[in-house]
Amino acid sequence: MMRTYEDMPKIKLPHAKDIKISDTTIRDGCQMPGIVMKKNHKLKIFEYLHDMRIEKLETFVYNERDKDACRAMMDYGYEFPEVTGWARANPADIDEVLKVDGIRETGILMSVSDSHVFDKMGLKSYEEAETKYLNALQYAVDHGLKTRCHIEDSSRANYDFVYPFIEKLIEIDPNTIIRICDTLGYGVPFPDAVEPYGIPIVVKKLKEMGVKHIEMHVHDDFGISMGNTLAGLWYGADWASLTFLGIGERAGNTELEKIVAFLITRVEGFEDRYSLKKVTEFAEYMEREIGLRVPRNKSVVGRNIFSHESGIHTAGIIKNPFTYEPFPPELVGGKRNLMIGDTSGTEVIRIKAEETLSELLGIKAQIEKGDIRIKAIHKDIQKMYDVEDRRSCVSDEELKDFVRKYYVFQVDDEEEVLQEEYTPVVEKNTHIMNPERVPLDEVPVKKNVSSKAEKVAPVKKVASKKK
Ligand SMILES: CC(=O)SCCNC(=O)CCNC(=O)[C@H](O)C(C)(C)COP(=O)(O)OP(=O)(O)OC[C@H]1O[C@@H](n2cnc3c(N)ncnc32)[C@H](O)[C@@H]1OP(=O)(O)O
Ligand SMILES: O=C(O)CCC(=O)C(=O)O
Repeated sequence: MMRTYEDMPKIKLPHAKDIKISDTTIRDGCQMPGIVMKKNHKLKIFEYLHDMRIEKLETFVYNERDKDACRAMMDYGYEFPEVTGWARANPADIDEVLKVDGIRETGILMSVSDSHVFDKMGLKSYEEAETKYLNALQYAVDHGLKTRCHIEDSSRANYDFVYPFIEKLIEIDPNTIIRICDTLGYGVPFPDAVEPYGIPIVVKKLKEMGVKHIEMHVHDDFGISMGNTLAGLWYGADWASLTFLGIGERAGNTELEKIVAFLITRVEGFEDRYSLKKVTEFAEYMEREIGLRVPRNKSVVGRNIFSHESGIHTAGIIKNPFTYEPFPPELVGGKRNLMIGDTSGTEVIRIKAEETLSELLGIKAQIEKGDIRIKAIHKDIQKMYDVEDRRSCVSDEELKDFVRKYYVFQVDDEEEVLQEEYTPVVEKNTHIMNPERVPLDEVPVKKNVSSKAEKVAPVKKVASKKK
């Protein structure tokens, strides 16, 4: 049986225990036009990453603002995320990293595609590029830094150049991390796709060459960055470079929260490695303080991902949330939300009306699934969507009005108010304004209602009242 999250078989990711995460929200994320992170923002993000138990992050150190934030992060004294630097392939950039006490590792940008080597950098040959990059790596190693070689635009590069070049990199630093940069998102996750695009084949070949550490840094220009990152991890990469909410250049990077959610819910051995408890709060922080807009249907953190409206879904969710939720909301600090809208059926109306009635009466009310008043409310709601240009769901206030209309009566000592069981009494105004909305054929309505004393009471089993 597969009826709970625990019942689901986990994916056995080869080398799962070696996989680690390197965050680049503060580096690549900051490159996104319109994003400006002040020191306090970077520190807050650092804290959230710590809460998530992310192993590493990278940051620029080009100016005093960056350096200051970097030092402040290290002042927390946290074991993780380790704060690492970023440099272009030249000694001057590496010197900037070395100026920040406490940084023990740096990434080095090594651009390898033809347009990058010959156009962007104006170099004359692959050999010239290779020499520049090998020298930069040697310089970092000589100065005691751990290194990452960022093989920029490698999914659009000539592998007759790239593979022999990487061989030379690992000769200089056998422990260096080779970061495969799918800079324009050209990579594909298909097992038989060849270089430069085929992520599985490139990763497998690097492993065969003796590369110890491989990192995936994937952009989302074609919307398949998740697939490419996971393909890299599946075939032997041990690091994933990610940004929170996928912020970054153009279409952004692979989302940190998506990879973490995938690993901890779907992959064997990751249950307690990372935490997503504060990730919803983190997303709200980014919206509020950094000015991002998180789409409501965004995986893991979108405000709609545990909101359910349609009849079949809500009826399933009410019985067992596993039917239509990929993981429990608590996992990400989220909240389930049952909504009533144009695609809702009666079960969600029943359950919400029950809650509303309980709240109105201050007791635990119960409404049966077949209750004709629920059908009446459903009909009223359908009419609302028939005749009005309405997009929003039914609000709590509107539902309260419906519940009052069908379940609550007004007491008037001078008049006969109720005559029979289940007789709803509509408030005067509602009745006058919407006579056709009261399903007179199905639900008997007492017309002669005074608007005097207003009290609420359940109509179930209410005795006749005499003058
Ligand atoms: C794909 C990526 O995300 S790469 C990271 C992109 N991020 C950033 O650029 C943000 C940080 N950048 C900066 O602060 C600045 O660009 C700096 C400090 C790095 C350099 O500033 P400037 O010296 O004014 O150079 P500018 O920004 O105009 O141009 C970039 C330079 O980097 C060089 N460059 C590009 N790739 C590399 C590389 N792999 N190794 C060495 N130099 C490189 C370019 O050739 C260009 O130099 P050139 O004009 O002499 O040809
Ligand atoms: O530092 C890197 O990861 C390389 C530059 C980059 O961000 C990329 O290739 O997308």
